[in-house]
Amino acid sequence: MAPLAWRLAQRWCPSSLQVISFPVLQLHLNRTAMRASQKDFENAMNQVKLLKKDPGNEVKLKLYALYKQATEGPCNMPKPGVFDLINKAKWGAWNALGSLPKETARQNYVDLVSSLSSSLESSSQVEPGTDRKSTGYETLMVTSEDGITKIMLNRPTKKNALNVEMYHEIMHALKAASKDDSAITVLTGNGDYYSSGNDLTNFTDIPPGGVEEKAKNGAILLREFVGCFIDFPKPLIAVVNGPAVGISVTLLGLFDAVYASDRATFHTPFSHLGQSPEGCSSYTFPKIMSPAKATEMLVFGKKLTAGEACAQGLVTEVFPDSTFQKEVWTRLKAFAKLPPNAMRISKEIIRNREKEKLHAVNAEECSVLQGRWLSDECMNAVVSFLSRKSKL
Ligand SMILES: CCCC/C=C/CC(=O)SCCNC(=O)CCNC(=O)[C@H](O)C(C)(C)COP(=O)(O)OP(=O)(O)OC[C@H]1O[C@@H](n2cnc3c(N)ncnc32)[C@H](O)[C@@H]1OP(=O)(O)O
Repeated sequence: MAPLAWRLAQRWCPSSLQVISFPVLQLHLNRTAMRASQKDFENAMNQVKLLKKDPGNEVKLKLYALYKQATEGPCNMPKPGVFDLINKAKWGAWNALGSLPKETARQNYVDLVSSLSSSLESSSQVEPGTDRKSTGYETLMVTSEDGITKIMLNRPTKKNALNVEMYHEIMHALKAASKDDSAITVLTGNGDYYSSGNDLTNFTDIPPGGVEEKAKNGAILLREFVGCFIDFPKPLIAVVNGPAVGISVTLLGLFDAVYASDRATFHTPFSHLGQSPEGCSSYTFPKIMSPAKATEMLVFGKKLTAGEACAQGLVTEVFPDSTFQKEVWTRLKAFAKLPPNAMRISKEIIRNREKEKLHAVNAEECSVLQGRWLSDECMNAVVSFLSRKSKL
């Protein structure tokens, strides 16, 4: 039994070990496990020196900590004094890795460097004023053309489920789009789904601090992620090409327009998953569609068709799937020709007085979810999905 699978089993379904298909869960976990060789590690160390942009102090601390853990094991330095700020930060980062095995630290170091190389290269490829295609992302396709930056979720074989890397890449792409010369930004999905929501395997990679630390990190990530949507300064449009689940639905309340194919459905099965609403939907949905209709979706998990979502104000307009892409993109190209500063300022005046409230709602939702992720209701639902026992 792999230690992670064992920990999951013990914590997630303490009283019903016999009903979980461990071989299936373990197979799933093993499939995602990778090992970096010493050579990969050395290559990554060389790559760090070649980075064209400073990745920032937080990332440098992570790199330092992973390097030390990979080469020396758990932190063996005495804690520096209060005024030794730099060494204290380094010590803190290393010490936080606890007893993380050397091989895992080596793998994490290699992964982090590889994600840095791609994301920093992609932003440095951006030439203002020229159309471009960013190939630096692992989980997205980002293009900028005709005044439109298109961020396409690109894990079609996983129904565009949002894994941790995708959360980070979307934040990166949104930050880049907020500064580029496009007039509007579009989020859409590749393949038959818009997105199946949070990737439930995000719950399997348990850090040394256990599930509590995992839940805390998840809440921090979610808060930052949703914050990027709240603060996005240009018109942000969702082109919902197919079914949308979970967080990909709740976020729609923060978009400026939502165009949907008539194949799309909108499903927020939070109670089924032992979870609670996020993406500011506990505030935006009752305002958009009335508290009772929001309750049907967010509490009872009622799945809406595109037509129903449009009637309730969550979707701006629905198009037949056969003409969806053509009609929507023609319309978006016309919008993108409007004066960008006027659009920005008009968005600001529509949205700004709500911003503070939205950030407060976001913080509260993340804190409630952090607790839900530790509940048996949630853990059982995730184990059940991973062991192929249930789907929505
Ligand atoms: C840190 C921030 C956290 C924010 C929290 C957000 C809350 C949410 O978003 S809650 C919503 C979570 N999503 C789900 O519960 C959906 C789970 N998926 C399904 O029920 C089904 O996959 C589906 C109904 C979406 C599609 O069913 P279908 O039969 O058409 O396709 P599958 O064979 O099931 O899927 C293909 C492939 O994709 C994998 N997959 C799909 N969705 C997810 C997901 N959300 N997480 C992880 N993996 C997903 C699925 O396992 C299949 O993978 P394999 O081909 O490897 O078996």
